Amino acid sequence: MFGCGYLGATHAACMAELGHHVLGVETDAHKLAALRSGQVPFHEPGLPDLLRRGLDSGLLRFTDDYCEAAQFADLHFIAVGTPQKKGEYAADLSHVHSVIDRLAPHLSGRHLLIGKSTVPVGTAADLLVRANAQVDDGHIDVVWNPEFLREGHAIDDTLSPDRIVVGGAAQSCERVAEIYAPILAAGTPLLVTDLPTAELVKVAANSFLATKISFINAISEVCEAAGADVSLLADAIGHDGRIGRRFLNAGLGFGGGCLPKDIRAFMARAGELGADQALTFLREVDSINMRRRTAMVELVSTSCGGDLLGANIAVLGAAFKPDSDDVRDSPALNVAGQLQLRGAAVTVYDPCAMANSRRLFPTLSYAQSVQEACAGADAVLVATEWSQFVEIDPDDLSPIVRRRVVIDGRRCLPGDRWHAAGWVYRALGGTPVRHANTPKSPEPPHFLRDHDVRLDDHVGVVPTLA
Ligand SMILES: NC(=O)c1ccc[n+]([C@@H]2O[C@H](COP(=O)([O-])OP(=O)(O)OC[C@H]3O[C@@H](n4cnc5c(N)ncnc54)[C@H](O)[C@@H]3O)[C@@H](O)[C@H]2O)c1
Ligand SMILES: O=c1ccn([C@@H]2O[C@H](COP(=O)(O)OP(=O)(O)O[C@H]3O[C@H](CO)[C@@H](O)[C@H](O)[C@H]3O)[C@@H](O)[C@H]2O)c(=O)[nH]1
Repeated sequence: MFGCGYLGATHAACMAELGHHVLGVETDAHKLAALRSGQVPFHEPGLPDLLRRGLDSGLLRFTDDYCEAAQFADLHFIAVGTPQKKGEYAADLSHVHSVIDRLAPHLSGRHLLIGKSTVPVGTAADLLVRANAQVDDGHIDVVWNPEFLREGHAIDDTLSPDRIVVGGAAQSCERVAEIYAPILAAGTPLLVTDLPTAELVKVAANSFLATKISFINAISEVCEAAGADVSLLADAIGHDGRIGRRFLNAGLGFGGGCLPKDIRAFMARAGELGADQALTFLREVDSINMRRRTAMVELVSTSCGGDLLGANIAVLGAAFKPDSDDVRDSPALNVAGQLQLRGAAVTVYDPCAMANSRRLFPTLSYAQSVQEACAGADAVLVATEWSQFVEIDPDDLSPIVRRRVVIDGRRCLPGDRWHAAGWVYRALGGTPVRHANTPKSPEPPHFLRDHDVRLDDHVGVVPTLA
């Protein structure tokens, strides 16, 4: 397994769980040392137990030695990163190329490279040529076996996936199917395709998911303008089996190490293939998504009377989603950074992502707890829907904040409850309906403008922005 990050370490441990002998190859010395000693160098529920089980059984080991890897196996998974190139939309394939260039010269006999990284269509065919050009004696085949796991659910998604896709020559695909035999025996569908189809399945799936999120966020903008509630709307359209409720949660939009860079790399590759017109809608998907972040900054600013200078803002959440410590392209940290640039004093708290956040945004202030982050706050922004934030009792925060204003960046809080506790509750996309018998809130903080709508201004559906 080449590359032992979020994908590779999970896949390595899961393959050992299936009974295979696995050697993880990782070039980052800190990650390698951690994995060797049974520590997972990132947060993924359930993975530490699986890793230790693999190490204890002797089925799983880790190295940085390519020579050892070449001798150890004839099946080689590629799980290294394919980040966005600096200043471009295209994917940076240098890590994938470095695996081939370091491995192929050590190989002899027949070997199979199994690509799991997300790559632009056409990459596998190029790698086939690149790898075989470096082998003296033997043949290397390449198949693509895209991965669909979600961080936070990585083990279940690997051991009980919705489907397994393998693209390439029939005989090589059969060898991959053998690896997954116990999973396939449990009823998981197997789809065997050609190489370009397998590569495209992955980016098409992520593009669809990103489109679904941006669709609901675009509708959310209209809901705000019309005084409607996007969460109720999503429930209502989601009942249609053709639409489905999943991935229709409006809010701060998508981030992370996959959806944003994958839709951009897809657009770049389509352009290279002369099919750029086909994906112009993804530009809009991207820009709707980025607009959520600026709209959130505006909502916080409005909630602080239109001027962030000198305001204390607590940002709860830094990871791009709950149950992960991943802060790559995190909407929460992006908004925190923008608020700080606008003159606010921003204090961030996240249950898991503090170390990664400090590395990426060293100039923000960080707290050790929700209470510490919220002390003296003029507004509390919930930017990642960790369950511990969803369950906050507003009465616990009321005595310590400067102003009782909560902004629900993920439409995940019980707005009625916050309102009943005397807080001004606001969210992008219309404020969720409250019951007619909800008690009236006290006077709003003096800096709220007259036209800002409060929960007790209406019974029923209420917009958040005038
Ligand atoms: N993270 C996910 O949930 C997920 C899910 C599906 C697909 N993917 C795709 O999988 C790939 C990996 O993503 P990730 O999130 O695990 O990235 P990551 O950055 O967490 O992990 C990549 C690892 O590869 C290591 N590496 C780089 N060059 C190497 C080399 N030459 N030899 C050995 N190790 C090397 C890095 O040190 C790093 O630990 C990407 O293409 C991504 O799009 C990720
Ligand atoms: O209704 C929703 C659902 C998600 N999100 C956001 O979208 C982002 C991505 O979420 P999710 O897809 O759950 O996380 P990832 O772990 O990045 O997984 C995606 O990216 C992986 C890497 O390619 C794929 O393997 C997965 O199938 C695909 O879901 C996060 O910021 C979420 O907060 C929303 O805003 N609204």
